[in-house]
Amino acid sequence: MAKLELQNLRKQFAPSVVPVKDITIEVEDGEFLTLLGPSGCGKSTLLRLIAGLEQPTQGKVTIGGKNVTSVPPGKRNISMVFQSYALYPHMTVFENISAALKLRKIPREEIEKRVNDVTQKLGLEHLLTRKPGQLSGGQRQRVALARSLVRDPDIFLLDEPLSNLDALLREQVRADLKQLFETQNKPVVYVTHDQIEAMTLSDKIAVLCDGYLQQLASPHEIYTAPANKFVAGFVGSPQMNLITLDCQGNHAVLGDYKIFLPQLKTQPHQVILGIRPEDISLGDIETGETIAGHLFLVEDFGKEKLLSVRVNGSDQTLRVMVPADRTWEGEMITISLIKKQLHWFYVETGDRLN
Ligand SMILES: Nc1ncnc2c1ncn2[C@@H]1O[C@H](COP(=O)(O)OP(=O)(O)OP(=O)(O)O)[C@@H](O)[C@H]1O
Repeated sequence: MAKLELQNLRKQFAPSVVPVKDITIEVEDGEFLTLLGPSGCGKSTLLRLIAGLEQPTQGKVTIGGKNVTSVPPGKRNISMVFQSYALYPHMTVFENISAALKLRKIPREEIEKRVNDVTQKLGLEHLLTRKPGQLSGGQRQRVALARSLVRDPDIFLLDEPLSNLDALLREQVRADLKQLFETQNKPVVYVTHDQIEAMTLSDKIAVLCDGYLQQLASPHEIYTAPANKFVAGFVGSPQMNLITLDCQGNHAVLGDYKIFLPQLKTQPHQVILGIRPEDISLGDIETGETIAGHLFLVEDFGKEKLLSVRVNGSDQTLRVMVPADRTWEGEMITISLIKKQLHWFYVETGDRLN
């Protein structure tokens, strides 16, 4: 049992540099948590606090119920995989993978068994006598993963392990990672700014911005019910349409059209409407808010087309994703916003309205 608990963690480097602000998160055994956010939002600092490479200014780190906040990194039984692989260049693959076990004076037979098991899982068994300089980027990252897995730590920490790989390799190693960690019954904390990695690998995602935890939820919930405007705009590609509208009574006004607002005790003067491009259809549909507009740009993605439409009576643009074989006539088109996929946010705070 090695449940990881972060309680009100804060890290301040200087009066105006506070990359981790009051973060509370729990990661259960076997749970895969991803820290997702833009560059500089504090992901790596939070990971380093868990590893013990940084000391928190405030708050507590607990592993398996034990407070480890002031325990040095070497005594936490944590394994960390870095984006830079951090392999020893003069050692063979076998020596790199087994180095930590040798230090722990584990018998040679046991070391060989563990290295064989893990290298088979990762398809590295034919590379054991090579040195890191004789490996490709993807193979080096697999060696770094093997070194982490073979140690049997209480917790796995991974800091952007795929970011040095090209797009194709990223996909392959991502699938390997998913399979590997599905069979591990340990907490995993994974840092990335790549939302596809976060969505495909995680049980839970913690979205961070400017040191604050914006939302902690399953990938599905983050996508379908973003807690605020930041999460709505950060997760999803192409990005969710987010437009600021004036309110009139229980409606929001979009050009020549009025869209029903959710019922609230006090109506705001303005709101932000969010809708994903794939949640807008071409033409009239019964379950949609139908509006007309001027189609002024078509971007071809191969499988789909992304249309940019200026709404009649306004200068607001909505982007609409349609299947590549969908056709239309002329530049004046009708689109429908699927009612149950509308998201509403407060202008002042960015928080979700309902
Ligand atoms: N040792 C340090 N001393 C002072 N400031 C630091 C230190 N480490 C990190 N920072 C600052 O803290 C902020 C967050 O950095 P961090 O590396 O945690 O972000 P990140 O989300 O991991 O970014 P990236 O995706 O670019 O790696 C940055 O502004 C960074 O400059």
